[in-house]
Amino acid sequence: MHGVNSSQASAPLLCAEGLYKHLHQPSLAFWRGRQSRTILRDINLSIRPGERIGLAGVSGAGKTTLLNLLLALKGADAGTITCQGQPVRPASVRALRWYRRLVQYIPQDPAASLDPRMSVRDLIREPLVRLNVADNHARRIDEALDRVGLDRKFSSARPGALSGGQAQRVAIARAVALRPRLLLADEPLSGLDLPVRARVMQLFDDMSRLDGTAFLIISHDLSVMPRLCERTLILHDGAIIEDRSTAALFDAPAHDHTRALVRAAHLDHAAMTPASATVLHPVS
Ligand SMILES: Nc1ncnc2c1ncn2[C@@H]1O[C@H](COP(=O)(O)OP(=O)(O)OP(=O)(O)O)[C@@H](O)[C@H]1O
Repeated sequence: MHGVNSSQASAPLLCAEGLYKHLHQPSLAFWRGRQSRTILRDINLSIRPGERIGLAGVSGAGKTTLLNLLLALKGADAGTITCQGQPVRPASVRALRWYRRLVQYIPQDPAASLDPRMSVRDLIREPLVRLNVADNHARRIDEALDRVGLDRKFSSARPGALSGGQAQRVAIARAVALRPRLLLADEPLSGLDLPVRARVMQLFDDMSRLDGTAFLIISHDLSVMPRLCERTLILHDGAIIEDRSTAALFDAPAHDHTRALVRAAHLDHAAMTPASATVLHPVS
């Protein structure tokens, strides 16, 4: 049985209700003063343990802005975010420790996010120390390396000595070592070659099925969603225009905008796949 089926009855881990974000910019016409533009409107989202949800949208749709709100890096102008029933909003590092232990982020460009002076082992240890995790750090580090399939011989290597795929796995290991309940992953497969992609997908599968870790996977590319996510949200011009099972979304997109994204995903997929296997198979 898939993890999400058993988790559907459980309480949401993260809830966003009625989120709005406005951007205030000086007008080019000085007599008009500052102009306000709404970049997120009425965002409602709930993520349950073990769920893997995709958030797709073209460039400028508002994905990064929403990610920043969910990570409590920025505050919403209206609406609320709660995690396990507790309010989430920007606060001091100390006040947000509980949230950072539960909700972790995998950045889009892992190589750039890793301090080049630190060893792999120290890079994985750093969040455990910063977030005051009271456990055997050496064991957690080894466990995380094993989990992402990175040989322990790499633990003394510096990021400069790693390939892009290995750096991606170190970035994931940093998050995994905290045993988070939710991972927010920004374009987690971009720039990875096919074997490493398969490995990362398998890891996400295992974490959601075996540990009940939830995922919000952000991508401008819809073609990654059928394999990774059972539910997909489409963000368009700051609003969620679809929130459905990925299979239903691919079978019968409700909006013209989604239809165009699905068409593009099929073209991308066909370009990357042998001719005998050009049909996208949404997860059931
Ligand atoms: N600091 C800012 N100054 C000006 N405009 C901004 C700023 N932050 C966001 N925006 C605008 O808000 C909208 C949403 O941007 P956002 O970066 O969230 O989109 P996105 O979906 O993440 O795009 P991408 O995939 O290109 O990163 C865009 O129109 C963007 O130009």
